[in-house]
Amino acid sequence: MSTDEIAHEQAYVTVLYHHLDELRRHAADRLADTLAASGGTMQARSEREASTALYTRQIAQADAAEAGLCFGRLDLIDGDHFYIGRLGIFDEAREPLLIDWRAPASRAFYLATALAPEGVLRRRHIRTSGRAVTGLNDEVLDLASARADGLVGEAALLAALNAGRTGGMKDIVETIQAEQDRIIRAGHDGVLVVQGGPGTGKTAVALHRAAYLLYANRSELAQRGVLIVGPNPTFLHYIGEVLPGLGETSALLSTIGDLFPGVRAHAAESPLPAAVKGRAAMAEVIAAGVRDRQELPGDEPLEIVIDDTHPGFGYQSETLLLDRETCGRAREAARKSNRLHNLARPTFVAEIISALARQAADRLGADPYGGPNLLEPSDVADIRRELSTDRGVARAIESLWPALTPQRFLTDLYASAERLAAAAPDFTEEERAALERDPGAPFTPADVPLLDEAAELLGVNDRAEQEAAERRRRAQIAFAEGALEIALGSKSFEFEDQESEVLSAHDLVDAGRLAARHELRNRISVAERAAADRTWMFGHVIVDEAQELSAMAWRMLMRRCPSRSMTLVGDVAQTGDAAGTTSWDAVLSPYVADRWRLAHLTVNYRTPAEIMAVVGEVLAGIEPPVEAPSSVRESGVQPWHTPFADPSEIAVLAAASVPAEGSLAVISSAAFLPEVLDHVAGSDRVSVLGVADAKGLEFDVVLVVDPQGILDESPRGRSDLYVALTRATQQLGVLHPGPLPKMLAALTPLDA
Ligand SMILES: Nc1ncnc2c1ncn2[C@@H]1O[C@H](COP(=O)(O)OP(=O)(O)OP(=O)(O)O)[C@@H](O)[C@H]1O
Repeated sequence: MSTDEIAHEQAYVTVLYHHLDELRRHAADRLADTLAASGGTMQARSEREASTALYTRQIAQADAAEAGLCFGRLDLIDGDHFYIGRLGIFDEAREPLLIDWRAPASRAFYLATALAPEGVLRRRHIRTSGRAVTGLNDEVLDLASARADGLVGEAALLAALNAGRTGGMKDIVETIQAEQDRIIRAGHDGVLVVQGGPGTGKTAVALHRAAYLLYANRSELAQRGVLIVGPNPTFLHYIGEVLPGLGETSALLSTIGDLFPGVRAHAAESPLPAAVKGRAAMAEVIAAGVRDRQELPGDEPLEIVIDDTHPGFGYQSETLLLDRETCGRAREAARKSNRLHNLARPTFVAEIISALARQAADRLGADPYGGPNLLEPSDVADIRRELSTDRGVARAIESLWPALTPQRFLTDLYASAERLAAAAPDFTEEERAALERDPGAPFTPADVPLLDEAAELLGVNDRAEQEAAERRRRAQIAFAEGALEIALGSKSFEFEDQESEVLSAHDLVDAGRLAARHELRNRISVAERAAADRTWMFGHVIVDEAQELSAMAWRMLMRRCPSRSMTLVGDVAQTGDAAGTTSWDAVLSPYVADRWRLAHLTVNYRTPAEIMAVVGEVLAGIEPPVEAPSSVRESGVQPWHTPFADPSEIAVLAAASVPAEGSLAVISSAAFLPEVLDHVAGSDRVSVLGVADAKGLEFDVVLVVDPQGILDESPRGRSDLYVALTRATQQLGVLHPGPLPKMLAALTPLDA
């Protein structure tokens, strides 16, 4: 590439950065003005909040666009040309200088091929380092250069794919491929399922789709937010920077285990309980379990000893009785109210207190000579009042119709074989035993959809919590406004440690800093409000590794998304969770019948051809049959295997396998995981993981320990092994304590 060409592009890119600086400065000034204003009507305040959100977002977007601001140029057949980058930039005359990658005009950059050039003569990838242009890759779209595989921007793509992995995922805006682009920009109505093998960019596509949808439908989606569900916290950490890196902060990332406010359910679970808890039939079990908590006394009436602290009872202790019939009437009245359990409880309580008050009045006011009751109505009212504060009465009501949180309900259910038998009469003994658990045990991800289901039936009054969150939000804004006023009036100031997440002590505040703080706070507030509110309904829901979700998890997610505007990405050949699915139709038909669309991703950008060749046998045995994706590149290294006799050998092999640049993962069966953890020291570049935690991740070099163990440990062992073997971008080694499983026979022995 001529240095003239580079110099020419450099001049243009420099102008773009100049405009970016202007944009940022402008937004920071406006933000400072907005924050400096205070008071006014409610409307003025809420307009200020909206402007604050707008300017802070603009600043965040400008910051996010700094690296790789402009990465492409298209020269059209008609002689025009334009530049493509991370955001849209216009000159003073509103002429575009840089076109946002999400804008319709940019599509040709991703779609044009020699066979379908879409009016494009040349596609140029512009490489930059900081603000300097370091290289150009040109593709002339003439038929002589047509590729059979339809890949676009090959040089730039391969450069991106061959780069060492750092432990976090990177965005792919510079090299999105045509089949991916079609999915990213698909309309957001209804459910879109994206099925694709390992490394086909499902996660990348899901995240870019979130950014695209928020760009194209901001007014509709930003307020409701977009929920992105991933398989585990490590994975969320891995993808955590992609959206902020694209200047997007309105998405909430969560695992299923974190979707119930106030519960962080990350405890491990074995396959049988996970499978049982995930079944659709658990909805009936929870419903039956809730009804079962609306109890009646047995044949013997319940004795309630009223203590001697009540004036209405003449400071005498008194024993009242609650029989089955009385309680039955109260229960009927409460059930007839058609309210949820906790909300119907006051009806039950009122009925019981009335019955007890009548009984007490009959006794206390009885005329020894058989005349009418001697008590005045006001005496009876006193008795009612005293009964409703009596501890014995409260205990009796608690045993008959307890106020229940979802957590307590589920804990009680798991703790009692009798309750389980009553709630799940159709389950086998073994299935019910799988649900039994000590009251102190922590919740697992499979419990969360059950907690959510219980919350639906118990009727949790979380209004107080929501109001508190809103008050906190307003207080923070008021505080930040006050902070800026002080900052504008004095050079520096210190804070006590109150509100330390807004401004920490010894902060020197300037508008830019405050903007960043605000951005953080705004981001927290969208995420915080959605995360703290179980009944929040999202504008769009994206599920990664969607094959792992159970029927009960789908029920929960569908409640979070009544519009059914969803993108589900996954691979039914990689299902590891015992409650997960191997059929998209089975998952979706209860909610949308056959009204969902299926898209395929077919090209593997991660795993080299050499590795895909040896895992073919593993994939071939997985039901339902899916086609292996084709690998974009070869690494030139054969995947190998070697037996080991002692776990210390794993450490030696791991040490020898760490790449000069990039990452290594040792992925082990559960049986060997503790020993591997003992022997192999984890670090920034070396990870030791079980298969479930490796889901969705990738590393330059991967060692898989004990493949037979992985196969045997789960009913979906074959899929687990497939996942483990397809995590590497460069090299794969397999270490086996016993014989090598036959399906891995194509591996090369290490010594050979
Ligand atoms: N168009 C692209 N340009 C550059 N890199 C890409 C592109 N598409 C995918 N990749 C890279 O390929 C790798 C695999 O992508 P990703 O993790 O999204 O695949 P996946 O389908 O989710 O895989 P798995 O099913 O194994 O979890 C990532 O490093 C991603 O950045």
